[in-house]
Amino acid sequence: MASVAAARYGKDNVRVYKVERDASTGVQTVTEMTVCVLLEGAIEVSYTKADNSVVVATDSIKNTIYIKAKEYPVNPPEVFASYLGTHFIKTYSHITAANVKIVTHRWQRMTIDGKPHPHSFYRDGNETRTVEARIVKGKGIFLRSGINGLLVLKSTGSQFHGFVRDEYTTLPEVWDRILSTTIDCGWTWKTIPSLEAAVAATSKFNAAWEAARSITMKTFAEENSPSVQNTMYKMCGSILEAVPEVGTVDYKLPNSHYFEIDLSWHKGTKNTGKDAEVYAPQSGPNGLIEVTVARAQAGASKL
Ligand SMILES: O=c1[nH]c(=O)c2[nH]c(=O)[nH]c2[nH]1
Repeated sequence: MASVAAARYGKDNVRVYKVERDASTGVQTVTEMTVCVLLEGAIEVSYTKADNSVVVATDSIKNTIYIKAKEYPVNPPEVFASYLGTHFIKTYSHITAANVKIVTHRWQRMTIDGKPHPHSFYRDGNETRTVEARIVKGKGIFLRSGINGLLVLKSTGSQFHGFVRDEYTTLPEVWDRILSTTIDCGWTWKTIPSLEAAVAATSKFNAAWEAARSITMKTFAEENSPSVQNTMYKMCGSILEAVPEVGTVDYKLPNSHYFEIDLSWHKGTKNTGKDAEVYAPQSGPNGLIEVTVARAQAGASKL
């Protein structure tokens, strides 16, 4: 006999745009998001017995996202995700958990003749702000906030040496290299007991995002990096220090390689080592380095 081991369903890729108009100044502020809501609960019979009486249609889930975006502020996204998820577990007695993912896309205000424009914006890159929220009946709100798709490069101030050398190794040790990666960073919040507590924490969410973003860039820029591993670990430590409400910080960083090109075949042109100026950016393969860092437990044994 087969039985359902796990199930969730809902609507993905719900694109939402919201404008706020300040009537007194004429300044408008825009938010564009892509939302996913997946519900869990006593829904097995919809799979096993074709009993749709337990199904809140995914079309209704999409409609609810629009209505809640109208009723509540969509910023910070952590609070909007909490409103949205709480709605589903409060409204439907058989729904026990709502998983809400919000990806917020960048619209930067234009500066025209040195002044912020009241209603014109531009996309300054593929960077997004993300929130994954799990709202569980009787247990609280579990949040992971993040930054995704922030592409960074430094042209010096990075090294990589001292790694394993054996019969598989061709990579030379380097004391000066290009370092480029696309930031995928997340931070999980200590469990938030209720919607009210999430609303009360409103200002902390933007402050944490600002801190994570500036720590990531400052550490990347200023540190003479011995490896991606060590640099990302330092970033995690600084974020944990800056935001006491955060329990863990994680990074997933591709190492996007830029290879030197030997041009000596052309009139003895010098383009390697200290003479390297023209490089070949690689689209793949790339390194991929991941870490999750938690606060050290007092009295925990050292491995
Ligand atoms: O920072 C790095 N970490 C690695 O693990 C690694 N491996 C590699 O080939 N280059 C690099 N760079």
